[in-house]
Amino acid sequence: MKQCLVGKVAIVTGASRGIGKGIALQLAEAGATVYITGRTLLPDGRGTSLTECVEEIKKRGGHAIPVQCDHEKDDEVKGLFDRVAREQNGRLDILVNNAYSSAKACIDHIEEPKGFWDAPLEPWNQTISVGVRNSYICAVYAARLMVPARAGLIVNISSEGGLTYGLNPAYCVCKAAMDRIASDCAQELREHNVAFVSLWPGATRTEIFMEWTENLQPKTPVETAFKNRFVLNSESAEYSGRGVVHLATDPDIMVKSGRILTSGDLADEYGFKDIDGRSPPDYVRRLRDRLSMTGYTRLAAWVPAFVKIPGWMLSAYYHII
Ligand SMILES: NC(=O)c1ccc[n+]([C@@H]2O[C@H](COP(=O)([O-])OP(=O)(O)OC[C@H]3O[C@@H](n4cnc5c(N)ncnc54)[C@H](O)[C@@H]3O)[C@@H](O)[C@H]2O)c1
Repeated sequence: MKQCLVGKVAIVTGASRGIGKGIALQLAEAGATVYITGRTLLPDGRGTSLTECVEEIKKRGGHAIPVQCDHEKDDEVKGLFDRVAREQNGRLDILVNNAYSSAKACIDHIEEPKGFWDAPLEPWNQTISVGVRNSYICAVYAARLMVPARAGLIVNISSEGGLTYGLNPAYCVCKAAMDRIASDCAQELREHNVAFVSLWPGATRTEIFMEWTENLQPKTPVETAFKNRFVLNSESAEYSGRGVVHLATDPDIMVKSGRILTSGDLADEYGFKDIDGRSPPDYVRRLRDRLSMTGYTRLAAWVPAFVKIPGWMLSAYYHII
């Protein structure tokens, strides 16, 4: 996929670390000009740095433009899209809505579970403000550039939390909204040939995730299975990025518009692997991986990797339970 995106313009929100950075690296490596956003340009004590991301992209021969933008501030978000329109003659090919606040609150919730009624309200506010409201606003500004061009791809980064309870209610409400924004906006964008999908990465080795799991010492088989699922079998932060590059070059992308896709779905369909050469499990959609994760390892060994759990079945399963 080298240089398949030369001449294309992309925005990745929240790209100073984690999955956003991984996606930016892959888009830039494929030749796109990538605008990357974050609250600060320089390291800010949260382990994030847009300038480091730019340097890494430069080393790989790519081109990134860092933009300081707090996605809780509407004027800064508008400024971002105005700048891209001005500098790129109105061109925008790809928007990745990745910025997400409150990952730390999710981890705190696992380490010290609390009922939502006892938890502070701030993580809810930030989750909805950055994760949902801002993503919708970015989609509005992106669509204003893409619709006249009759081309473009918007990707919302979401997760299985959109379908079932996990981590905390704010997280799941945010992910359900991200999925629904993609599906509903895709309806209105279809006749304009602009695609909008929701992408569910699997467990991913992001900085904050590794910091948390480093000290996990499993004491029971359940805890060991948890650690295996979430750490040993996790995806690199660039795996989803490979998927986005393939989506952006797919001539039949409109067939997928409005759908939820897992990183594993994309790897299976487009035939790519993670940057370390491995094929991470897809616990959501691959029946074999799901069986093995839930302890049915012998049965799992008999199931071919291509057998997928249909979306309607997953949806019915979670809603019945
Ligand atoms: N890590 C995983 O295992 C995993 C799995 C599935 C889905 N996801 C989803 O992927 C997305 C990214 O996750 P991550 O693990 O990389 O998290 P992260 O916290 O490392 O990254 C979030 C990014 O958003 C930025 N950000 C936060 N608030 C911002 C604001 N107000 N303005 C600008 N930027 C802001 C952060 O600086 C950071 O760069 C999230 O939506 C998450 O739910 C993560």
